[in-house]
Amino acid sequence: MTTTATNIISATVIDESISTATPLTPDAPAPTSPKSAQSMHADALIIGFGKGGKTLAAKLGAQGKHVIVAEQNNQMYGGTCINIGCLPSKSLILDAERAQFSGESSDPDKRKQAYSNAIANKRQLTAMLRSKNYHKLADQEHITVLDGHAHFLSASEVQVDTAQGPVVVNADKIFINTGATARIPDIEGINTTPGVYTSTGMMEVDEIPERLVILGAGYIGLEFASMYADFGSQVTVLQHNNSFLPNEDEDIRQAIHQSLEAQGITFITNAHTHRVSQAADGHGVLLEVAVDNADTASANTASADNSTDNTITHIQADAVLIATGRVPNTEGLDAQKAGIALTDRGAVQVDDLLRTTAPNIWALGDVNGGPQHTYISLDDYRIVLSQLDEREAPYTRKDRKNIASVTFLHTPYARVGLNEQEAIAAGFDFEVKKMPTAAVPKAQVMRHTEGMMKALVERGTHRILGAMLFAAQSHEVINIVKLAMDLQAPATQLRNMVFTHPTMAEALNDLFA
Ligand SMILES: Cc1cc2nc3c(=O)[nH]c(=O)nc-3n(C[C@H](O)[C@H](O)[C@H](O)COP(=O)(O)OP(=O)(O)OC[C@H]3O[C@@H](n4cnc5c(N)ncnc54)[C@H](O)[C@@H]3O)c2cc1C
Ligand SMILES: NC(=O)c1ccc[n+]([C@@H]2O[C@H](COP(=O)([O-])OP(=O)(O)OC[C@H]3O[C@@H](n4cnc5c(N)ncnc54)[C@H](O)[C@@H]3O)[C@@H](O)[C@H]2O)c1
Repeated sequence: MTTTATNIISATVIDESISTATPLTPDAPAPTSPKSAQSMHADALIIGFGKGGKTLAAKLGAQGKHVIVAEQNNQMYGGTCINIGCLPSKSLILDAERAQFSGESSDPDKRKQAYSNAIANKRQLTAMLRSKNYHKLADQEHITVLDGHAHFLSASEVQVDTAQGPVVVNADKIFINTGATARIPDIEGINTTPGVYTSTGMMEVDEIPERLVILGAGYIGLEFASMYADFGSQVTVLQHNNSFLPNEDEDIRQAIHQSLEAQGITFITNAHTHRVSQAADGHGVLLEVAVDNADTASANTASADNSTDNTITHIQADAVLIATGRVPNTEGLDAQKAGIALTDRGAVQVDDLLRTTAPNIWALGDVNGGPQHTYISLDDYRIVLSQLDEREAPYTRKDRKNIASVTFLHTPYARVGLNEQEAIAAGFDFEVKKMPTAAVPKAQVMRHTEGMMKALVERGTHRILGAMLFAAQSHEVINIVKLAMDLQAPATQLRNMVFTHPTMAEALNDLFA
């Protein structure tokens, strides 16, 4: 298999960056030189070009404040989401669904083509967004973008190591928005075997892996499993413990598991990968996996050689994706020089206003150890801005409520609020409402009838306690439920609401009936 991208060895070295082989678009910026010499002053220094930070930079710059944004990688303007996270992965997921729907995925030649087209589409999209993001800040009169790794010298001084030499920035206020990086488990050979990737490297591989093994059944693991299965790859997911979607109700968990298995994905739980190495026949990667549960080990794994009935299994794959969590980017930040405390898990320690333990320094987004979603980083921006605006009662993390989440599977799973097991534990008296997705006319029109919908409504008050939508378009529909919950609208509001037709949203009439 050929790649134009880094495998994990260099991906680790360049800190989750996309490949330097990825060309800049014609209008994308060349690396900038600092607009002044060795030392600069700023009203606000933002370290990292992530969602919360770039939104804050644009806001402060528009207010006439002098803002410096330091970004260590000129292929990451705009941050993780647009370059190596949400948007490239959702572009690929969409193209995979189209390939599956059109039947291209079933034909080896056509799926190769569909996949390499999808990678090209993704590159075009990210290059366009990167360039737009860069210009949105760099073209503002009061904003300077410095290309270089930033690290603290003191609580008010940060050194940015640019290609033209170090620049020391003295800033009145500093905002850390450095994101997170894939966590690489301690497995023999994992850093040196070609064909082992993080999500960043994986999305740069031009040729479809016919056999893909994924370590981790979390967000990235499941989204990529579903995507590659839609492209026609044989996918095996190795989860190191016995839990599959441990925070979900049993009926939802089963429905999702069955759906992913129906896509042809094999799950092996209690699977401890001991070693990865180059396969002896030169084709891909060989994984040595110890499986605690003999039943799961004997599952029908793609290219798995269950040579003995003991717990050691060898699996050969064209590519291995590591999706075992992401750790906050605090290494190399020299946070201690500024008196910034870190948590046990290496995140920047913050209070509900996102203030660090050092004065006038805040941390936004993945780096502060909160939930890792782009919309959380954006909401962190709102928390910080409410303090800079000097509102009497700033917006805090405690005010944040009813945060929805989505796993973008072939049939997306969206959830807001409590599930059944949590509502019982919290002592609520509630009614469970359920319906199959197939009952929704629009699902029939789309020929995407898989899944189920579930909601919890408090008896007496009709308060909506939560909703779990495993259905086409649920990533959109869930936001209506969230709004109703935020506004404390009773379930009857959704039951009686006049929706347009035919839409997936109108299912809420029936779900809350
Ligand atoms: C494959 C994948 C799919 C995802 N899908 C979704 C999704 O569908 N929906 C969703 O909501 N979330 C998704 N996420 C999570 C989401 O991308 C992140 O939560 C979000 O982008 C984090 O943004 P941030 O503001 O914390 O910082 P980031 O966007 O991560 O930006 C941090 C920036 O800081 C730079 N940096 C780091 N250290 C330094 C330093 N010392 N000096 C200078 N610069 C530095 C980095 O290069 C980077 O550009 C996904 C993540 C991945 C990996
Ligand atoms: N749709 C979205 O909002 C979205 C999509 C993708 C990523 N993300 C964000 O990115 C973050 C990182 O995603 P992720 O999937 O890497 O992390 P995750 O925390 O969601 O899942 C990691 C999984 O890997 C398992 N694991 C850990 N070590 C293992 C090992 N050695 N072998 C096998 N399994 C192992 C864990 O038990 C867990 O199930 C998530 O926290 C998520 O918030 C969000």
